[in-house]
Amino acid sequence: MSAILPDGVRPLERVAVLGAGSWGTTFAKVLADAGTPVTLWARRAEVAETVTREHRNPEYLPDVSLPTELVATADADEALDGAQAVVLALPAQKLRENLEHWRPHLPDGVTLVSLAKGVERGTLLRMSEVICEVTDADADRVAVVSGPNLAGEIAAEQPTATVVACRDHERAIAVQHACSTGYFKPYTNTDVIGCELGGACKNVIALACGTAAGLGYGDNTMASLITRGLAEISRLAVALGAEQLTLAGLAGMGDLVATCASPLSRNRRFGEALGRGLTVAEAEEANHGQVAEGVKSCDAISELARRHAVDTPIVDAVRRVCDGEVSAKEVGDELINRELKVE
Ligand SMILES: NC(=O)C1=CN([C@@H]2O[C@H](COP(=O)(O)OP(=O)(O)OC[C@H]3O[C@@H](n4cnc5c(N)ncnc54)[C@H](O)[C@@H]3O)[C@@H](O)[C@H]2O)C=CC1
Ligand SMILES: O=C(CO)COP(=O)(O)O
Repeated sequence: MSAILPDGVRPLERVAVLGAGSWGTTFAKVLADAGTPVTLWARRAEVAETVTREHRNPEYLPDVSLPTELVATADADEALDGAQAVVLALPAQKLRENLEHWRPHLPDGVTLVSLAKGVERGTLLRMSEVICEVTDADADRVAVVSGPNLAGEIAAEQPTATVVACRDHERAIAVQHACSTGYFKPYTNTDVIGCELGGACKNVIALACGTAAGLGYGDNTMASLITRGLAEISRLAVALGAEQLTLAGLAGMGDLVATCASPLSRNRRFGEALGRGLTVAEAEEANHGQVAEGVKSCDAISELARRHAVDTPIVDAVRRVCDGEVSAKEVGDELINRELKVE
């Protein structure tokens, strides 16, 4: 752990990371590299075994050597034992069912940290809200980590920054210190709503950017989608109680740019496949079973915007493509030909 903690903030002596996909494994590596004792829970015993014994997770991070101190288990109770923070690193739509199962084993007063970037289908809840609903935890106990954090680059120790957001700033600082390394620089914020919506919505805009690329469009189109995408993310987030400034920061603009531009982004790649004419099912197969959260969350985000009377034309267009209502080409033309609006 890096710098001295401010008065009154206690270091996290043990952290459990539940979910050993790309981001869960990478975040566990970051914690271990920061000197924080960490246990990673993997759904499959063979993945846990390979992480602990061979220090690798070949399915998700094929070229990465994991720290030797990082231990993994397929037994969630074992991972949770003595944890002062529990990091939830599952796809957004799978969080509730798993958390219901883990709830009786969560240590009292533990800080619950969400890494997922999505909005729950049906309930339209953000991940921190799902966590509070399932565990009965006060919102002050729930933190989120969100920023321009493509797992593959971080696992390769390329420098980046992120945001740890929690209504209880001291908890945010404790998590910040637990995951500060030479290559991973967390800032803190108390705007959980802005950070979560920035992370969830940028996936949908990355799908739009990928689709445009798949259709053969260039950088002007990308820049237009990113800029207009940020405008609609900000409108929605502010309508739901976020601070505008959060959306101009790492968890808003920063993550949006990284995800929309990167060939590593699963959402952007998924969009490219749609733009090339693949169906949603074919694009899913091409993504090798890895999650493209924007596909799963776009209907919930679009509905959230409708309920709050917020105009989100790009999100709505992506939703219609993902639901198979229109082709990517048709919706692209529609967006460009939309009546010009005076702002
Ligand atoms: N990969 C990345 O670069 C980043 C991902 N995130 C977010 O983190 C969350 C997790 O993403 P990744 O780790 O990348 O996903 P992933 O697709 O790489 O891995 C998902 C993990 O969840 C497990 N899983 C899948 N279905 C499950 C179920 N029904 N029950 C229990 N476990 C299940 C899988 O076995 C796997 O370990 C997503 O919301 C994503 O948007 C956030 C920042 C960066
Ligand atoms: O959230 C991410 C980067 O910050 C990861 O994006 P993808 O899920 O599109 O790969």
